[in-house]
Amino acid sequence: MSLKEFKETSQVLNSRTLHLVTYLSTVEEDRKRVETEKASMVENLGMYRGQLEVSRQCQDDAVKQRDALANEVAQLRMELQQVRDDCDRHQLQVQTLTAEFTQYKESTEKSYYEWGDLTSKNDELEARCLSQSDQIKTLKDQLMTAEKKLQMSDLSTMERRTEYEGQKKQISELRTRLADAEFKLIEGEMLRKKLHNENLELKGNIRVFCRVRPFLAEDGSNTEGKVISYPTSMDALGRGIDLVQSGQKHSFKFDRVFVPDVSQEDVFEDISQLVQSALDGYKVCIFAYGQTGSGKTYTMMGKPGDPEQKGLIPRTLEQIFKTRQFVQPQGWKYEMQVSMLEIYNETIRDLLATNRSSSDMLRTENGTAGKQYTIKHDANGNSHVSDLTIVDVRSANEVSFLLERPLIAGKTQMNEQSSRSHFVFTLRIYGVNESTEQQVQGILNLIDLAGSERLSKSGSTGDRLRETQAINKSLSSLSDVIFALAKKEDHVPFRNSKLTYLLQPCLGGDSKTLMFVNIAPDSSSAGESLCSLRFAARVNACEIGVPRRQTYTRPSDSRLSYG
Ligand SMILES: Nc1ncnc2c1ncn2[C@@H]1O[C@H](COP(=O)(O)OP(=O)(O)OP(=O)(O)O)[C@@H](O)[C@H]1O
Repeated sequence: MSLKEFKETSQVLNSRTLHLVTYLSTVEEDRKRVETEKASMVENLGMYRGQLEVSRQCQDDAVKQRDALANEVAQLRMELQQVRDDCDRHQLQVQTLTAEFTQYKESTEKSYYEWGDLTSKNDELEARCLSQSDQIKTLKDQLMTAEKKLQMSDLSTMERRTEYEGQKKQISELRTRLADAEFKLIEGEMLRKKLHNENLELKGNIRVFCRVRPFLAEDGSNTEGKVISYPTSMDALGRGIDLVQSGQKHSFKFDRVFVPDVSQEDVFEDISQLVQSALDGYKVCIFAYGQTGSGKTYTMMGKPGDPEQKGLIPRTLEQIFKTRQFVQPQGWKYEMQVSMLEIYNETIRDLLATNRSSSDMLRTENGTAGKQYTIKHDANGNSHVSDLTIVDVRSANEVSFLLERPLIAGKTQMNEQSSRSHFVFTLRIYGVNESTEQQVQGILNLIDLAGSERLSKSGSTGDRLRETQAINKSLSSLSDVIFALAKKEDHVPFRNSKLTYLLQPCLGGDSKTLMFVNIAPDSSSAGESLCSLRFAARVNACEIGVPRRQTYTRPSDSRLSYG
């Protein structure tokens, strides 16, 4: 190292030493100041510690005070809640009491008014009581008087009672005698009917029932009383009819006269015995005679669709099938067959034929094709029509169905011509008793004849005239037959018309025959009614023979056939 450098370095070191000495003195001053500050701070720390201790004590006191206050607050809250609860309860009590008070107030007001009312009523009652006491007094006096009178009248009642008992005894005796007499009368009536029937059977005449239909709207304003009346004398009651025509009264008597309001059921009741006879093996024939619109169809068929107004044909069938079931336990078995025909312009039409048409009738009339429908009589005196459809029937319903068939088949034509044709319904009954081997063969003919009006009344021309002439021919043949029978002539002209030839077994001999003569009540029909009644009277007087029952004992393997 050079001196220069040495010097420069020594100068730097000297300045640094100087600087260090200065710095050391500064540090010494700082240390002294810090020492002083530290002493002061130690002094302050002691003071602060004292203060901290005091404030700690204060804080403890404050905590204690706070806890005490918190307890106090909790206590107060509880008390407050209790007070609130009490307050609510009191409020409720107050509300209840207020409501009760209002109620009491209202009822008190009401009671007050009622009380007022009751007071006035009480006053009234007291007044009434007073007046009634007076009345009671008066009544007591009257009662006394009445009791005295009663004692007197008791005596006379005793006398009357004895008298009454005597009369009661007499009445009871009379009642017994009356009942006896009534019983005898009924017995007598039954005997009379029986004898009458026997008498008729012995006489063998056709029975005639007359039925007068009610007035209809289309009869106009004529009244029944003007032309028809019914005698009320004992012997003609229910059997007589008087008709006034041109100022002259004509009286008739038949087996029965049905006035207009007699029901279908009551009419049937009178013929049900006759129907029964067919099951016993008799030939039964019921026919309705009368002018057009007099009620023949109504009597025989009734009004379709109205059970109360069912006519004789449906009722008869119902009864026959009912009886058939009833006698089954006694060993009777029946087979039945139905046929239905119509005689129109002296031509027979088969009403049960299937595929029946108007052309069928024409072909038959010409005899070129179709069926012949020839009437024949067998050895038993039964009528048979060749080619006629015969249907086996097992119930009234099956027959009802068959009865409806012609109506459905040829509605227009049939209805137009029905009043100008004779309708013949035939039920053949074959019965056999399995236990007694007895057989019966009955026939039931139910006939609705064509309208019986005369040519002058019908006013017909053309086809209608031919129809009327044909009807007249068959009906006049019927009357010719009847009159020949009545006069017991050797020759009875049954063959003069198809109708009489078909009915020959019924008219000529051993059948039970009933004729209904139907009468229209209006005065414009009086002429026709008189003709019908006259004809019916002659029929009634006509003797045709004694009805004969057709019974046989069954040969070992036979079954009756109807030809
Ligand atoms: N007893 C009765 N009760 C109530 N109505 C009746 C009675 N008799 C007949 N009539 C009514 O009188 C009308 C004529 O009767 P219905 O057709 O039976 O006469 P009809 O003699 O058969 O005539 P047609 O010869 O034209 O066949 C019908 O409307 C029928 O309902």
